[in-house]
Amino acid sequence: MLELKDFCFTIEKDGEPVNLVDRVNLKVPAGHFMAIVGPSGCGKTTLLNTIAGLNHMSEGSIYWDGRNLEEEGDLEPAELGYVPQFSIAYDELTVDESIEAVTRLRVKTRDLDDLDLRIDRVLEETGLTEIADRQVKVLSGGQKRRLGLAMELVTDPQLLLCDEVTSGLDPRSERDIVRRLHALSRRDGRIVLSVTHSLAHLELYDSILVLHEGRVAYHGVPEGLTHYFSVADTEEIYPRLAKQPSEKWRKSWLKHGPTYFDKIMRERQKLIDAGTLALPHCKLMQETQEASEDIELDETTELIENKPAKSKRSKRRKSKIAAAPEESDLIQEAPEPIETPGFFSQYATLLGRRWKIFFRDRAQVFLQIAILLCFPCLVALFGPQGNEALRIYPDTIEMTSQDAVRNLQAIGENRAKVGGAVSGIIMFQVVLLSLMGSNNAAREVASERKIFEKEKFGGVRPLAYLFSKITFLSCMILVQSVWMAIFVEQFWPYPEAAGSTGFFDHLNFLILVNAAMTAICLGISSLMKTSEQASLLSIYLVGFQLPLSGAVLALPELVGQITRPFISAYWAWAGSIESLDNRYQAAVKTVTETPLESSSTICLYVLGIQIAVGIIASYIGIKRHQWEH
Ligand SMILES: Nc1ncnc2c1ncn2[C@@H]1O[C@H](COP(=O)(O)OP(=O)(O)OP(=O)(O)O)[C@@H](O)[C@H]1O
Repeated sequence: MLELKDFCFTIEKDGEPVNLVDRVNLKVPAGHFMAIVGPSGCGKTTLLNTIAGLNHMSEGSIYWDGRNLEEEGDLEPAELGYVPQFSIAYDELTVDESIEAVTRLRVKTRDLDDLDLRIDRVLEETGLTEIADRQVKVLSGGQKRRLGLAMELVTDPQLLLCDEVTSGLDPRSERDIVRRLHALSRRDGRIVLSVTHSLAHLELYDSILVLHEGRVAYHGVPEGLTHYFSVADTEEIYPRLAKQPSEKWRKSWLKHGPTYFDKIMRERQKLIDAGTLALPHCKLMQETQEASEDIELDETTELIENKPAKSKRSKRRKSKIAAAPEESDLIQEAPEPIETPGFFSQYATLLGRRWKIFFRDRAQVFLQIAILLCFPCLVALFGPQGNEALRIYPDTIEMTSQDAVRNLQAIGENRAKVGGAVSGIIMFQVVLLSLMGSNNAAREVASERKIFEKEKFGGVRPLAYLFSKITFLSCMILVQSVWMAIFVEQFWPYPEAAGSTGFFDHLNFLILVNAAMTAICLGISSLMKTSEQASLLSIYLVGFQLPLSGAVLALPELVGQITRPFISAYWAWAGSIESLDNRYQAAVKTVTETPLESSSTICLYVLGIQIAVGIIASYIGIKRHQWEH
């Protein structure tokens, strides 16, 4: 039984508290299918979200099977299914793969057979078996809704909440979904609450809850609706509601509610008697216990006297079962409790799914390959300029002779040219890798935020999600940076001192700048509400790298000091220059007025800190509740 007592959800509006859900009192027995209807904006979704725990209840209490959820802890993720209005599947996956991924993320299965059985069962329950191999992107609206439903059924939730799962569907698909929801409420004592705009097929529900401005105006059997509102047709209910204030409707309902609830329970008993509603053992016992809370034990207890009774409570439950043998035929075994898989299992599933989605998205693969091949080519074009030999001063220079002055001038020009080319090539590599980093991560979380919020709600650990992203992006970073360094090396051998590790130090900085930009953009992607915002901010960030690095034009000293800590490109550029042969370093310093960091270790640390900041920001953003309906 789900029970709400004086249940409220309040927000602050212009400094005043406003109850979007106002003192809702409601009892929904096990094995029940209830519609939540009401005019647009009356608080249907808000009520559903507050029951689900997505909105924090402001006042009142919520009980599940007699357990006060505020005091004794929320429902486990597996006990609750929430089917939102939006699609929670990835377009690139098939129906079967989508269900498999969500099962692996939410259910600790015994073995592969157990996994397959579970997937086959939900495919069958939602009528998706025939199209299990079809990609999500080609599904119709109704099929997508059924897939959303299937993805919630993998845990066998005892409470299934559906938010407008029939909106926008043609009448046939709508009826099909309502029928399926109805059938689902007949299994394992599951409660199904469905928010709907449609007043069609109301006869398929066990009860209808009519909300008006967040308040209950009616909760009873469908047949009682028109009578209660004194209208000829259900279509007239909303205009009728508008005729008096919602508080009046609420008060009037407080008077009539108990009678209508009795009717709900009588109808339910008929279903049980007719054998169309089966309840699991534990549910039946729970309800029996609730119903007989105030009744003293009677002589029927003797019927079970020979069995060891653990408590007075359990004696009562058993007595009821023993006294009603005709019901026991309908009793089902309680489903096994579902355990959420561990961190590594979720991580592996998320990572495997990410790679699958990546390779299925041809446009994305094409773009990545094009970037991977073209960007190093662009840098290589400047190789010949950087390859020009650095002239050295002759041992003896006669400063007084005209030739010597000319020689000195030519050497100076050569140093400026080579220094400029070397500095430019390094900065070009750094900026292009920054751009790749931003392209890697800017949309990574923001574009799938809704799906992730849903999965997080279903028990997926934010840390497992973050690590799967870090692993995926690390592979991209390594491939891009190593390929950039090796490819460019063929056209412009890195001018390192003989016997030094200059090239590898440079490679390190290329990897780090890509990683820093990827991590920061991943942070942006996790913190922003939309992928458009995240992309825009990431592009600005990359756009500012070159001008603010000081590689082209020196910044005013104060501006440089303030901005430098945030400019990854500066640290990778300065660090790479530090790993050049001394003569090339000196040549670069002749063309740049920007003070270069003289310790490559500090450059490494700063980039490391930027990566850490990006990852922490990502974790905060990923963990933060960003559910929007
Ligand atoms: N977190 C919130 N903060 C402020 N206002 C909110 C919040 N959640 C909902 N609302 C407002 O509460 C009202 C009820 O919204 P809700 O989405 O629950 O209505 P609904 O009955 O589901 O509407 P519809 O049928 O149009 O989907 C709306 O005016 C909405 O803007």
